[in-house]
Amino acid sequence: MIKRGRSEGWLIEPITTFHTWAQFNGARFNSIKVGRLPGFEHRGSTIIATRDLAGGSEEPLVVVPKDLIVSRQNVELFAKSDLHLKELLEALGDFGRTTRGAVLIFLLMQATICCPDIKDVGVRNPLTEYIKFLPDELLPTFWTENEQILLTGTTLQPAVRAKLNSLLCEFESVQEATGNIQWCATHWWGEDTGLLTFEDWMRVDAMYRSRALEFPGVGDAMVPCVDMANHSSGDATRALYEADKDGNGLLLLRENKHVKKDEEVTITYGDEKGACENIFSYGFLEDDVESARVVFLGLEIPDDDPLRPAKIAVSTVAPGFRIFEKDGHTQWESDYIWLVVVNEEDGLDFKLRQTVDGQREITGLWKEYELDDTSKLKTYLEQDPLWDIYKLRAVFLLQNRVESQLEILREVGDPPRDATIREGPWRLAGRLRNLERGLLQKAMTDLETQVSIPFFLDRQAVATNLRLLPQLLHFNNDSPTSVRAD
Ligand SMILES: C[S@@+](CC[C@H](N)C(=O)[O-])C[C@H]1O[C@@H](n2cnc3c(N)ncnc32)[C@H](O)[C@@H]1O
Repeated sequence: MIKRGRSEGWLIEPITTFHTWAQFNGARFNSIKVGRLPGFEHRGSTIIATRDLAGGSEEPLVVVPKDLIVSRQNVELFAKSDLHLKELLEALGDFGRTTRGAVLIFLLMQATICCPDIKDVGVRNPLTEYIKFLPDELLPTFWTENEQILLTGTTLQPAVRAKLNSLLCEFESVQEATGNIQWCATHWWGEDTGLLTFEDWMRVDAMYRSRALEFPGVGDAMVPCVDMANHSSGDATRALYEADKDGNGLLLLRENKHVKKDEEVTITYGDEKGACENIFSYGFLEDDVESARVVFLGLEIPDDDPLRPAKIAVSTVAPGFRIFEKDGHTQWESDYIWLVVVNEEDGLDFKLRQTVDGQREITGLWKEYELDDTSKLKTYLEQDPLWDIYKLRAVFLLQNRVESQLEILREVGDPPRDATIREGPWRLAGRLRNLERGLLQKAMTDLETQVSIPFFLDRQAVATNLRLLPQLLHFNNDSPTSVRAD
């Protein structure tokens, strides 16, 4: 539906009319305009100064009335006067009460209202036009299969796959939940008359993902006008957003910043975000990015671990670890890895118990402590006399995992671009591979400094047979105290 609306012209407005829409709906612009910046058209529209601006002496550059903010609370307010929206939200149950569920459905509803083939559904509101100004972002969920193959060896590849799977699940649940609503059955899902496809769900997800920000007092929301600001990080960030005492959205020039006429007024989308997350959520990387900054790698519990199914069943944390840069070095963190490296002989145990509704539930135990939350395990292990051993096991596991990721990146190399691949995805994938390779190599060097293996142990044997490690080390009663895992 959205693609058709764009091509037939009923779901698209030129950005040149944005100011009129914003002003008509109560937004105020002070010495800025929204449009394309000559020479930087690939960044889409942006906020541009219409005169020299001096931080510290300017009124807010943008004021957005609070009722224009696309938040869960406002979607619920709109639903009070739009019975079709209300029945959608009710049909979605818990998902409709989340910000993401409410906003995505609201956006779909606005597209539905705009569709000339659909009559008497929904109630027009100021935001019905807003969706027409939102560009179709080329996020990696829209990359072709060949383009996604370029991500092999990067942490973006599993992230995109997982996202597509979860989008499909969401889409199917929305379809199931709304299938009995008569107008949905006809206009959304009908075999001949239905207009919605999975691609529409992907498109509203991309709008939300690339524009949502955490808005003070409201939580995640899309703030029209402020969401026209492009990103720049560090010292280059010119503006920030906040709420005034009434909850209206404000775009403010930073105190010490000056912006010349015709220059961009940028905000930050989060300087701490890594390269993978930037491409995932926004579809770009700043030109001067020199580090992947952070990577998340998945960890598998070995197939020969007899506790594998139980460990997987009780885990309450993400199955992997983060490597991140800090003060010129890499560090790592993981709540999951501790579940992987301890075993029955160490003190890990599992119990089956009956719940009040007669179901059987598995619980993990570390010695006498119940593991209802996997993140507690590290705290218990830290107090254990064998803590150094557990850290050593964890570091070996990390070294193996990082090395195998580097091996995949080496195998992938730098594939040439063929005619089926667009330049944007090709460039981004190449940059990401290089950045993540660099960070992982650095991590290998830093991990090496975190282990010191007693001379009588063969390194490979230690790495491949982690479960033997405590016995071997205690045989010599010489635990490797130089292990550092921070
Ligand atoms: C919140 S929107 C900003 C407004 C957007 N440019 C538009 O046309 O509506 C975020 C999107 O803007 C683009 N963008 C923002 N900052 C950028 C930058 N520094 N370089 C390239 N693209 C950028 C990306 O496509 C991103 O997904």
